[in-house]
Amino acid sequence: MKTLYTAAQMRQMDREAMAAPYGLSPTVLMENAGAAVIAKGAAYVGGWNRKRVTILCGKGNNGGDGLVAARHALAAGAQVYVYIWGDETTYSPESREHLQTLRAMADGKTCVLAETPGALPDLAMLRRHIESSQVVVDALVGTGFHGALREPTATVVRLVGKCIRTTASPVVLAVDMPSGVDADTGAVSGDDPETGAITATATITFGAYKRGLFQYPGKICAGEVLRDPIGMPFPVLQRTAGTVTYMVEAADVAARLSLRSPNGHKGMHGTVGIVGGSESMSGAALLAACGAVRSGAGKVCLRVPAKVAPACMGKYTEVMAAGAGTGGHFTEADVQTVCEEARNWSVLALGPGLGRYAETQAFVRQVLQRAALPVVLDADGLYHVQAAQDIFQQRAYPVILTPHLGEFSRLTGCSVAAIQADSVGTVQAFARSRGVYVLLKGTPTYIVSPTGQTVYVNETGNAGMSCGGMGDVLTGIVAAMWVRETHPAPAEAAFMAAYLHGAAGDRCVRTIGSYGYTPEELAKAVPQAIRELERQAADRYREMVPSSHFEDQGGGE
Ligand SMILES: NC(=O)C1=CN([C@@H]2O[C@H](COP(=O)(O)OP(=O)(O)OC[C@H]3O[C@@H](n4cnc5c(N)ncnc54)[C@H](OP(=O)(O)O)[C@@H]3O)[C@@H](O)[C@H]2O)[C@H](O)CC1
Ligand SMILES: [K+]
Repeated sequence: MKTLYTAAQMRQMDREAMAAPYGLSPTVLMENAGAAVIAKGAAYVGGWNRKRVTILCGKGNNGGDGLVAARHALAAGAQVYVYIWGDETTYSPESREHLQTLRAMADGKTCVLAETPGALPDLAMLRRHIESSQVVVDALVGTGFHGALREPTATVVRLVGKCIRTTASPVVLAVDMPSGVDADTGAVSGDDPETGAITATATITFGAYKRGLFQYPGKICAGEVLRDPIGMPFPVLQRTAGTVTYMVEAADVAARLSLRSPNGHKGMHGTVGIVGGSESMSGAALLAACGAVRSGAGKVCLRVPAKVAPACMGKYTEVMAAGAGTGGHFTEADVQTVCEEARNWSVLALGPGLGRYAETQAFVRQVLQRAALPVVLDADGLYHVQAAQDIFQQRAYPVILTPHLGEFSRLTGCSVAAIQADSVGTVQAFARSRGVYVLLKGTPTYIVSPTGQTVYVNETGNAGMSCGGMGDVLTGIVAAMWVRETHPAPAEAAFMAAYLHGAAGDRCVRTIGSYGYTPEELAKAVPQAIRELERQAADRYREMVPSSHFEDQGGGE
């Protein structure tokens, strides 16, 4: 997993690196940072020799990194135009030191240093320089950015954006963070990422990954993200104090998808009970059942209201579908039947297609109170508990809630915009206060446990998945992952499911098209996504074990 940090956590790491016993000097860290931009950026610019490079430097240490990068670009054969317009007395000592060195190198030809202390740079000249450059280095502002972009930086950011979109098409390398992107949330000032922040080809980030590089719209601005440890002591980079955010990667899911026991039986792979559906919506519950089957559940039982049952029977022959009660939607009268059946299930997925009938509210609440098994609560199931969230704390068995942004907004009473501005903080606070696991669907998806300390982020998936029914399939996958033979912890089951759901969607893009593939097709692609992960895990194993081992086993043919 990639560990993602906040700006405050990164600052703490900087302080630790500089303090005893390591005692690294800030000048050295800045030197390493600037050098890393040129070393890592070389692949994007096709080598620096004879390249014209515009370097925009802010007055903080991000700007200092830019000054160092200028010196390294010159050494690699580039011609540089360096812009800096802060008041030198406010620069850090290390930035001033690197500025002195660059001043001594400025010759007005290969090294043009445009210093306009306290005033906006000559925008006409800056525009000409950007338009004639093959590379722009953005060292305006990094992790120190907060609030909305202020002048004069805002004007320069807009100018860069305009030049890139209209005339020139230089490679843009962002130093640590694309300027204008909040390092903690990925937020960009204003609604338009194109004018509110630099949009980079690649971002070379220092020390550790920052969260905002992987959250929209910051993710778009960052382009490809490369990390350079810039010589920070390993124990400092390994620290995980406070909240830790992890980006889930293929290897993390592969490691938890252990091969099935060759002599296993269906009872070992869990029985998933799906309770959902109503006269107006039978498809959602069926899709959840399909998601569970395709994720390897040992048995899948589907319980729908009696009038919906004929439409569900035989749709998937492997699903044991049956009706409950007599009506077209669930009511209090069906609680007993469902709770008794649930005794034979390993997990209950409650909610898809239940409908928002007043009578169904009591059904959902009482099932949650009485059913003695883990529950995945989704869709209309979430709707019915909005005003009764103390139910979760009364339960002895864990609950995973799988809301999308709109549902989460209703559960928390926060606006969608407020959630997006601090997704991690909002999900953490909610999970802690309600004592639940939350899988907040979106781009990216967040998974948090009731302790709220560890946050998992999943970024598999694509825009083709934003259509009705995809969430229902995910509900089934979460339930099936949770009751696997290996019994993963709820948060692990949730992030495995989120990863596989997205990976299956990504497979559909490759085999069907960017969008227009159906939730059922996505569910059918889950076994292939699992297979792909198994293959990757096997390849890694082969790399680790000498080939002679496989020859001995007859595997070398
Ligand atoms: N990670 C590491 O180990 C190292 C990182 N380095 C680099 O240092 C920056 C962080 O440096 P810092 O000086 O703390 O902050 P920044 O340079 O990112 O930003 C501060 C300046 O930005 C101005 N600012 C802040 N918000 C805005 C805004 N909304 N609009 C315009 N300007 C803004 C701020 O101005 P003030 O007027 O508020 O003071 C500052 O001038 C990190 O990102 C790395 O690049 C080290 O070099 C090596 C070690
Ligand atoms: K920057």
